[in-house]
Amino acid sequence: MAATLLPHSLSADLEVALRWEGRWKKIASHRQAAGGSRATSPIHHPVSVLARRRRRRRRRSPSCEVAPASAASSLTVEHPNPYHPPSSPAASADPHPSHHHHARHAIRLHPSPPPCTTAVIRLFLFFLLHKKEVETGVGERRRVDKALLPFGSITEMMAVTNGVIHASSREPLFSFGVIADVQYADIPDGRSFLGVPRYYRHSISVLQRAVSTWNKQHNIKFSINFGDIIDGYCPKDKSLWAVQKVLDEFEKFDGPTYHMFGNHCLYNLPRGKLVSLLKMPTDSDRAYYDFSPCPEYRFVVLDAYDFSALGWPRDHPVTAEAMKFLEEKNPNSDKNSPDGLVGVDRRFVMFNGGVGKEQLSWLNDVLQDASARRQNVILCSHLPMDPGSASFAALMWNYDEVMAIVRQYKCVKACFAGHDHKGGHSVDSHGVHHRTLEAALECPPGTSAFGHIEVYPDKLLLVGSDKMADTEMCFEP
Ligand SMILES: Nc1ccn([C@@H]2O[C@H](COP(=O)(O)OP(=O)(O)OC[C@H](O)CO)[C@@H](O)[C@H]2O)c(=O)n1
Repeated sequence: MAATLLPHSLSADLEVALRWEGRWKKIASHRQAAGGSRATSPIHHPVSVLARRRRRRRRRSPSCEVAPASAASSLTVEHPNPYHPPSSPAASADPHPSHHHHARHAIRLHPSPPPCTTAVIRLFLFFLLHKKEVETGVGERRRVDKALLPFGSITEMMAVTNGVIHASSREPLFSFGVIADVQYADIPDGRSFLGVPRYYRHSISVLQRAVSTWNKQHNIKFSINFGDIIDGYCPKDKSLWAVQKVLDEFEKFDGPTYHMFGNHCLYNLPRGKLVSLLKMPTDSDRAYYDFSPCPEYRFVVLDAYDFSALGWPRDHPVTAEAMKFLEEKNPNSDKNSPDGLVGVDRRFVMFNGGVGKEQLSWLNDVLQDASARRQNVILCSHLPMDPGSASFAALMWNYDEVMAIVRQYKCVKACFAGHDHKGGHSVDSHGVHHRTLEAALECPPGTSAFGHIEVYPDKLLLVGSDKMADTEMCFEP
């Protein structure tokens, strides 16, 4: 066809494009033969179905709703850590604290595009090949080059062929799975201190549903587990077994999972042991790290218990310093009790913690670097960092210090957390979103709380399962 009239390099490009169309068809028919669904292929997936699904999702999605903060009730208990008495051995040092994380990669649905290199070539292809009108997935229709459709939806195609067009792309750059507070234990159902039912055995079924849903979606690049992998009521001699059981479920996910510490992890196991068990991608025994799944985004995972009275050996200087800090801030003999503390001061309880000085300085360096690279940053922490997004009693001790650093830059777009099981969402005075994720532990049998977040250049879209609310988080790119 027209390709014969083109200069050699252009016809070669055209040939590659056409060959890719054939190749995709082959992949699709192999999939079909293997019992896979032909509908998942970008060739055969009716774009309008995607559009309908997206419209439905959008209708369910509350647009940037701000949840009011609610204060926790004042309650006391006999001992700061009732799960394990003070006589239980303190955290022991781990001789092999950390290992590099070997990330497995998500199964990619679409083959990589051919090496079309110049805009001129694409322009030729655009005019030479047949045009077809398609929906972009957000209600608009465009006439597009039929030969390039095999590379994915129109917006994906635009994204791979022109970096600039990314800015207006309506397909996510990538998506990732989220789940918080699994708090698994092989014990009968119980209740929280405030009387909310907790389903210790069922929580692992929530995780199983999360993993199989993410795998079926084919486009979830990685997942983030927001801490409290097992519950403090898990018998101490079963802690390792329980953590491994939960990790085995995460292993079934077709991608890497990034973990962080929660208070319940630290009730059961020493920090060093956890860093290696959770395969945190650090080369020391630090439990904070960052990673960048694409050039436009950077994720920062904080250790919210770096400065805390939990997880460090009893004779460790941090334990002494944290106890002194609590002594000054909380007059109750039971340091887990926020009784008598007012407003955000209710956060000064033993089941919370803070980010230490070294970590603060590391955070500053990462944000500086991210700003220089013009990356959007997503902060992840077990503890919430905005009073509008959680109960005051669930906040990080020094969330104000962390946010003071964040506000020196414009790169942080959202902070995600767990810990406050009912969940919440707020947008702070600097336009940063704070989303506290609903807990898997508090899902009655048959219900779920997990989700995935679609990442765009100018927004994040949390698509949640039943108890996890959909949330659209828009920001200045
Ligand atoms: N008002 C309270 C709340 C809790 N405690 C005791 O503190 C320990 C940890 O509480 P727990 O509810 O198990 O912690 P989670 O991480 O699951 O949940 C987060 C918080 O509830 C934040 O909202 C436990 O021993 C409780 O009994 C307390 O004494 N007073």
